[in-house]
Amino acid sequence: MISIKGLRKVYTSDNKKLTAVDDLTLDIENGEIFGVIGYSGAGKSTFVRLLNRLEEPTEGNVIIDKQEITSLTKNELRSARKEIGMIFQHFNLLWSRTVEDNISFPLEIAGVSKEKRVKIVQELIDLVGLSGREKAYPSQLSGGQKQRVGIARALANNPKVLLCDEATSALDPETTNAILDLLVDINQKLGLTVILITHEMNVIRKICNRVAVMEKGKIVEKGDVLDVFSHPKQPVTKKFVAQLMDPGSEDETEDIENLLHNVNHDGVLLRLRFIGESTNQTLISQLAKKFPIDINILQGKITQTQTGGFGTLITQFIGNEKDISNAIEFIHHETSVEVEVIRNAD
Ligand SMILES: Nc1ncnc2c1ncn2[C@@H]1O[C@H](COP(=O)(O)OP(=O)(O)OP(=O)(O)O)[C@@H](O)[C@H]1O
Repeated sequence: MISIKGLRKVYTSDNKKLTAVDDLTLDIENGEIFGVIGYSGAGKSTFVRLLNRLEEPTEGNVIIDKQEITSLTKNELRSARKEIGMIFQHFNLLWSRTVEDNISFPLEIAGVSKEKRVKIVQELIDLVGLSGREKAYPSQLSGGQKQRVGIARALANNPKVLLCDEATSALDPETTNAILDLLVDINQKLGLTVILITHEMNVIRKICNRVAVMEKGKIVEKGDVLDVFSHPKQPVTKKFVAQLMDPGSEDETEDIENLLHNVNHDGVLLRLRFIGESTNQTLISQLAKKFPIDINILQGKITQTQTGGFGTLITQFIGNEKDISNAIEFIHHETSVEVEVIRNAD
């Protein structure tokens, strides 16, 4: 387990103090894919760099598998870092070395014999899907291939933890998906703990088990991805969810105002909130069969996470008052869908 307690980083520049990470406390389980999401300046990069002491903390402790990273001497830290691989947004490859020599580099530093290095490098090249590109230089590779080299290099010393600092932010959506699939594959095959920081909701949604939302150096919300994003509490979390549900708009209130303005005043406007298993229910067709009402779907999106789907539909139920009220009662009592009346019939 990774245990982070009271972690703080204060930068001083031009005689001004800036607290980039502020009293951060967090436990991360072995083998999980843990995401940290936040907007630019939230302190994510600083946080992840404190874990392997690429940045020295001002205060607090980081304990990885019972070893207190924050109290190690420089020599001890060098050896402990073998257990903590890291990948970066801009890959940080050595441009004058080939793919295989980049991957071999940390093994050379660790004093691994040539024979062993060749074997490990070939295994890693196969694992990350770069067979045939062993002799290529980074400049001859696509962004996705460069990140594959970065991942193989980070895995060379057989770490227990992989830190990912905006690892897909420089990649297009398709390549991002391929790299995320690779991270899941590695997490499962090697039982590696993955900690990734990102500003992209899609990254969290696709591969993370748990998430922490960061703002102004603090974790403002954390938990299972589905729980956190199906019931966001903090404004920043709500903004991220809105981004995922409707990438064109981050302001649901404004959307609903527009809907209320534009939709005719027949019937009742309802927000149906689907979470987890409820996303599999055939709710709309059941309602249409059971009650003599018309259902108009005005807006909506359901999205999937590692532990289930969530989303909302804004609907208009048209019919007589009693039938609509019975349909709402049915949703309340017979299903796990949450229902909220946005506007009653005039
Ligand atoms: N070496 C440094 N010296 C002074 N201030 C710094 C340093 N590194 C980061 N900061 C400041 O700390 C705050 C957090 O930065 P950090 O890079 O950790 O945020 P972030 O969430 O990763 O954002 P981004 O994705 O834009 O990098 C910012 O206000 C930044 O200007």
